[in-house]
This record gives sequence, C-alpha cells and structure tokens, in this order.
Amino acid sequence: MVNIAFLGPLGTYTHQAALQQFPDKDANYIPLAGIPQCFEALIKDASLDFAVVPLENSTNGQVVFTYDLLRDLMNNCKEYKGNEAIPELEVVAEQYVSIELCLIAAQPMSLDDLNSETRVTIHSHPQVWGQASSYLKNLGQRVQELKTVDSSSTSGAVKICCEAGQPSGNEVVLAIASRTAATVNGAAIVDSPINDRKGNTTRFLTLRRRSTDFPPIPARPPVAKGVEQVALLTFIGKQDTSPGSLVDVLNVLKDHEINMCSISSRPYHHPDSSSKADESAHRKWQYIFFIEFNHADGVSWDQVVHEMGSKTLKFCFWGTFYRNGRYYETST
Ligand SMILES: O=C(O)C(=O)C[C@]1(C(=O)O)C=C[C@@H](O)C=C1
Repeated sequence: MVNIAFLGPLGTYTHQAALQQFPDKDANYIPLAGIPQCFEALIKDASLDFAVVPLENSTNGQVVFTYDLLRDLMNNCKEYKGNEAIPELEVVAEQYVSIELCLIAAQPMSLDDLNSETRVTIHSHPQVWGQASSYLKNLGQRVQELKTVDSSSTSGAVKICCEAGQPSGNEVVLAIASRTAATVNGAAIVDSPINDRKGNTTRFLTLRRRSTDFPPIPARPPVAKGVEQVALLTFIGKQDTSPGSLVDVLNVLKDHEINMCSISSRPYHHPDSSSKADESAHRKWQYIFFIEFNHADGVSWDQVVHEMGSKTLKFCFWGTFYRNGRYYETST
C-alpha cells in the first residue's frame, strides 16, 4: 500500500494529478487542508510515502506557495555537505493536468439569473483568478457587484458555496472549480469552460522523503539513452562578492551543452537574523533561483551539480525525474 498526501479535499486538481501519478488500486490518497500541510506531513509522518503539490500553471505561472516552501526548506535546512543543503524532501516525478474551469452553484441555475440586480461572491483557490480574468471581468460588468474570495483549494471553494445554500434575495454565492469537484459536492455547473486560454494546464510535483527506502531509486539515477530526464536545482548566488555569478552558474550548462528548461526566482532572506550575521545577510533584495535542466550524454549529474554548486553561495539539488509526455502537448 502506498500512502499519498495531496492538496485536498477530494476533487481538487491536485487529487486528479495524484490519481494520474499513482493509478494502482493499492494507493491510499490522503487529502490535506493546504500545500504547507502536505510538506509538513510528509516530513513528519513516516506512514506517508509521497506528497503531490501544484507547481505552475501555463496561463498564470508560479504557484508561489510551493516555490516558497521549497525555498524555506532549503533555507532552514540543518544538514549540509559543504555548501550543498540536504533538506528532508526530494522531487521524484512531475504530472500535468488540463484545467477546465467551471462556474459552479449549490443548486442548478442559469447564467441569465445573474443580472444587474445580483451581487455575486465567488470562492476559489487564488491561482484561479489569473486563469479566468477576462471571464470574470465580463461577468463583473453584467452584475451589480462581483466579489472574489480566496479558499485553500478549488474543491474546498465548492464546499463553501454549497454550505451557503440557496441564493438569498439578490445575493448569489458561486465557486470556480473542476467538473469533478461539482460532482463530489453534489453542486451544479452554471458555465464551462470559463478559462481564458484553451489548453490551460497545471504542472504538479511529487515529493518524497530523502531517507525513504520506497521506491528504491537513487537520488541521482543513471540515465537511459533517449529517455529525457530533468533535474531541479535551487541556489543563492554570490551576489556581493562575485559580480556575474549567475552567468558563471549558467555557463556550466553551456560548457556541457546542457539544455536549461526553466529559470525563475523568488525573494530570499538570510535565515540568520542575529546581529552576528554580516550586513549583506540583512539585505532586503536578494533572490533564490530555481533552475531545471536536462541530462546530457557523457556527463554525470554529480559532475554538473558539483560544478554549478561550486559557483553558488549555497545550493540544493532536489532530484531528477522523467519528463512526462504531456509536457510536449501544444495549446491547440
Ligand atoms: O485547488 C485545487 O484544485 C488545486 O489543486 C490547486 C491549484 C493550484 O494551486 O494551482 C491547481 C490547479 C489550478 O491551477 C488551481 C488550483
């Protein structure tokens, strides 16, 4: 039996990603209330084998909660090998879920019921607003008032909408979530798809504890020819002492003719807030970089990671995973 934590409740897009990742019958899916809870539970609860969390959306980009949790795990890491942080978790797989957003009500209703007299409140996960912004703008123009409220997940938003019950007077409570979330909660679909872009897709990561012995694959596995593998590395550059240090790190990839597939950054703050830390440690404007790159024949992951790591102040290698075939799908 494999125990998999995911951003719940049942019917979230993350639930769908977990089902795609572990389609076997002897998988036990454990819905948790938020992305931080997924990280925390996997670290502390030895009965859990994996956690599935959203990483980015093809329309509105980073799921910042996940990026910042990875950053914090590296930042607060207790175990180091030289300047390499070895946090409790590693990344072992990726999944893609096509996101068809639906406008959902507790009871069947028509779009025509939303008019210049109605005041509408819509609940959803914050990641959704940027995926349906044109739709929400148009809807806002036809109703008297449109309010959006953040919830911890899309399926949780449908639950809130159902608890609010029947429209009272001109007040209507709706949610934006998946078709599955509507079914799971016994709610009705008012309109779909409402996402701004066709082919809207969210990418998910599967995490596990480094110390786990299940399943038995090494952290930096050898590469089979013709099967694309991706590595994720995060690092803090030598911003103050070595101008151009970001280029130095990237040049390692160039020198080995390694393809970089993504680069992004998030704000970074030095973990040591004591007065002993030098002045640069207290700077407000520092960054952590997230880089993904492919494997190149004839070069080992260890060699590349070692060379890149030596150009950074500190870094973390999060593991390697097979590129999911859905990565190559186009948006038409
Ligand atoms: O709330 C959900 O259903 C989730 O799985 C989270 C999440 C996300 O954070 O990106 C997943 C996919 C959608 O982009 C919207 C929300």
